Amino acid sequence: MPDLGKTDEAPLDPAREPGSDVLLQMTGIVKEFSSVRALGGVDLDVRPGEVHCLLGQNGAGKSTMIKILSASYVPDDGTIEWKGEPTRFANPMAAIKAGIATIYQELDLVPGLTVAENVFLGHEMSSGGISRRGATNKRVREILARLGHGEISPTRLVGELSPAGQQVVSMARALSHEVDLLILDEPSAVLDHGEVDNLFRVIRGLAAQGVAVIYISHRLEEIRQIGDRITVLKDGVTVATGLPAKTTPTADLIKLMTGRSIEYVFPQRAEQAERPTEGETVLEVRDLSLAGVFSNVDLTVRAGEIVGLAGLVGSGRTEILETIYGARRASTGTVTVDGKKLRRGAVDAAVRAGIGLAPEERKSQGLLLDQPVFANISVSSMKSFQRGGFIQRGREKAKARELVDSLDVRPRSIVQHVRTMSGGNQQKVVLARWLLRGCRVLLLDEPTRGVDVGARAEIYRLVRDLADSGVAVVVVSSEVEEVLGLADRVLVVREGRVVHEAAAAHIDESRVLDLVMEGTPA
Ligand SMILES: Nc1ncnc2c1ncn2[C@@H]1O[C@H](COP(=O)(O)OP(=O)(O)OP(=O)(O)O)[C@@H](O)[C@H]1O
Repeated sequence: MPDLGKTDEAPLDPAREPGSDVLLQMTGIVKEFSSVRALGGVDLDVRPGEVHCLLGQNGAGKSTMIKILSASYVPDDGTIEWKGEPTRFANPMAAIKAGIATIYQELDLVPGLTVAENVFLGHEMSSGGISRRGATNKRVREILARLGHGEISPTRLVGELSPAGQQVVSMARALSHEVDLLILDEPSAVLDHGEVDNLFRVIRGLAAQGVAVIYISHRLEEIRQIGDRITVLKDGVTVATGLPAKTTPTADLIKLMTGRSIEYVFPQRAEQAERPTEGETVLEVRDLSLAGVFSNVDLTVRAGEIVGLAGLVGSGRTEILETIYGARRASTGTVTVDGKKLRRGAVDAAVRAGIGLAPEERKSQGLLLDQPVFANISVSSMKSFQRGGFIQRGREKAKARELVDSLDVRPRSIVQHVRTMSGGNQQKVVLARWLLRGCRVLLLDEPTRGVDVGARAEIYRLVRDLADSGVAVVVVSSEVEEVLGLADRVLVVREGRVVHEAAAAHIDESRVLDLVMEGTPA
């Protein structure tokens, strides 16, 4: 079992030859939640030193599977062999002690504690009952340095760190134990390009030391980059296992995951070229600044147009959307919708003018977790379902059903309570709410984070359809491919300034990446 604090720095790209012996074998795993069969017979084998990718649509059962592995859930049936022995971990601590570390989508850190306190939470270093703060900080510093983040101070409060920084702390916590298997559930969702590179460097280093990694992501290009083998889940069942990550064709993976072929993930350019591009100006932003965050932003969006903002986390892209929406009060500048100037810092005025914002933090900002799907979708459009003092429930539910079908929300139920749905499906529900609301200007912040490839194609199509119906759309995304594939025009935001603007058809991915990253340390 490697001790990560003591080993030398691993090479950047070690030639990995995962062994053929089996570290973990899960066979016929079944898990039911009252009426829902989340897993109906899942198999998985993981070898030491390999990066094993788990693929599947939203709701396929990936998170349930790893919760069983980390002993948060007890399976109803099936066997788990760990290092050749049939095993049932009594509780999550037993799994951790056996060498299984899990980093969930929702990080379970305590914001009010320091980095070091979080890393050693539950297994504090002490001698004779006295906590050894100096030794703890030293050890935490070593682990953070190994993770490429020596700049994070062990004494800093975790709540003050960025999402990427918090993820590093979670990783440090996982590695503060001796670990044979590291499970990462969509780790890249909160990360920028450079940060993903760093994460991959760390993963390769660990794999080179014999640590096995289970890696969950909806981004297929990442799976190619980092994965050795792939297991695909569909509707709670393993449909393929042991596929080579580097060479299995994307079309095959998509077919396995969704049961269908998806020819075009993005709306086709040819169709876009036929669209009128000379619609009237809907949104006009002039010289907009937010002191200390961004300055002098000019942005014009016509009816039927999709404008993409590409930039790193912290570049100011999210704050630009929030300021247009009035959730932040601009220090200078104007926002005009259909020729009408909006009051600064007034969300009500923005909403009345027809601006809608689908925020990045969808879960914390607005899901009614103990309400059914249809109520979550219609909540911002109730006026349109009221007639003579009555709510037209039939129409409300029919609209919700239409969106649930077209976004492929699983389960296909409009009465399911949102709390019990998988992360990606919850996101689809919030997006459906905004798609229903019928805005003049739709501001979308990371619209496909955590959403599977099939649903992405649907979301892109719906956004394009909305634009075609005359809506002005602004999209923020960390994924340059998404910005280029979806938008007509791209603005690159760096350190609070728009540094470049181009038609999406006239700029390529590597140029946008260069512009986004310029001046950022490698
Ligand atoms: N506590 C629960 N109660 C009821 N149903 C649940 C519960 N947890 C999960 N499910 C259901 O089990 C199924 C599998 O969910 P799971 O979270 O494992 O999917 P996933 O593959 O991780 O999806 P995503 O990519 O969206 O994160 C879903 O249909 C979900 O609604």
